[in-house]
Amino acid sequence: MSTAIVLMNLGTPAQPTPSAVRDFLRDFLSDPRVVEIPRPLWLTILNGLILPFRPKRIAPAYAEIWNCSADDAQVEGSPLLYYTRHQAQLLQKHLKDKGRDIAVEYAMTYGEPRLDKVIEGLRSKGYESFVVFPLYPQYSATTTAAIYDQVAQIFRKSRDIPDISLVRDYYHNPLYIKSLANSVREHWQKHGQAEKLMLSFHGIPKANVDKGDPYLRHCQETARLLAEELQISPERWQVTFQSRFGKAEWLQPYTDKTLIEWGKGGIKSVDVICPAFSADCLETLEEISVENRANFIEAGGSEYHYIPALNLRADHIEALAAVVEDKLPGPK
Ligand SMILES: C=CC1=C(C)c2cc3[nH]c(cc4nc(cc5[nH]c(cc1n2)c(C)c5CCC(=O)O)C(CCC(=O)O)=C4C)c(C)c3C=C
Ligand SMILES: [Fe+2]
Ligand SMILES: [Fe+2]
Repeated sequence: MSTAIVLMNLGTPAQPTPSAVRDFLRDFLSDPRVVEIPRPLWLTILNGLILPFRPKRIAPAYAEIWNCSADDAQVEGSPLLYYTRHQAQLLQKHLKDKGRDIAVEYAMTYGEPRLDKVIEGLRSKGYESFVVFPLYPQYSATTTAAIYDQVAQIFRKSRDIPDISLVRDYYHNPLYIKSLANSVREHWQKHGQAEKLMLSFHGIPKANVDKGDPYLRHCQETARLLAEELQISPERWQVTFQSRFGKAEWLQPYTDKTLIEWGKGGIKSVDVICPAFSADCLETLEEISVENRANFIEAGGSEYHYIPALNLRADHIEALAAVVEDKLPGPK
């Protein structure tokens, strides 16, 4: 039975325009896994307060990062889409070099390419065994479980469902941690070590964690493993949470507030890494690299470095191969 891997990431607008951003946000923010406010109330807020305004505000930020990278990649279009497509190509090549002839495709939870179409295309080519691989090292119901829901939905009406496995998380995989550590060390070799290393993770509402989402624990454990690998003491690094959305409390400490406090408190130099993002995207290239740099400098800081996501690093691709290996048929 031939096996195919489908790498998954969040998704991105088709174009950096208000109407394409609106289509993307409608799809994304209508998913009950993403926003847990009771449906009728949330759909009123989404359609009345968010979709008429947010796309116009966010589209220029997308335009700014379109074709951009924080590493040497010649990005075309959305960085998230570009990196995910190339991660799939590189993983397929890596597996082939190891003697495993396995198709690797990619899909997005929201927007294009959609998972159902990708699986349909693979089935029409004769693939009957699938590994769906969400590129989120830390599990959250808001991201990984949303992908599990889509897989279940796709086969809801099938009598003869194919062989499917899913990767749940990989924050503890030693090669993933090593790849993060290598990227930090390479950065330090080029630029020197800043006073502080900030590990900024995408946030989620605090209430989700209180109700049992293990995301916070996964982030804390990622940070502990990375600090251990880098052999840095606790006062040198700090976990923070970015990308807050809406009025409710999200996981704290917040990235933006912490940088302002640090700048005002006399910290002059900061390195920022975002371990929850397997690819650079709006949230790293704009929010971290542009907006938060300005926050820190305005508050009195002088050196701010964003360490790029793992993107297409060879040790990242090797880590992804090690994670998926357990799910593949044949001798391990
Ligand atoms: C509304 C609530 C949101 C939750 C919960 C959330 C969780 C979450 N998201 C990512 C990864 C990404 N998010 C990205 C963009 C993005 N995220 C939200 C909202 C929530 N995310 C919004 C509204 C947006 C769009 C931009 C905006 O309007 O501010 C992206 C980047 C997409 C891109 O095109 O570049 C990623 C990646 C994780 C990992 C996560 C929970 C752990
Ligand atoms: Fe997000
Ligand atoms: Fe953001």
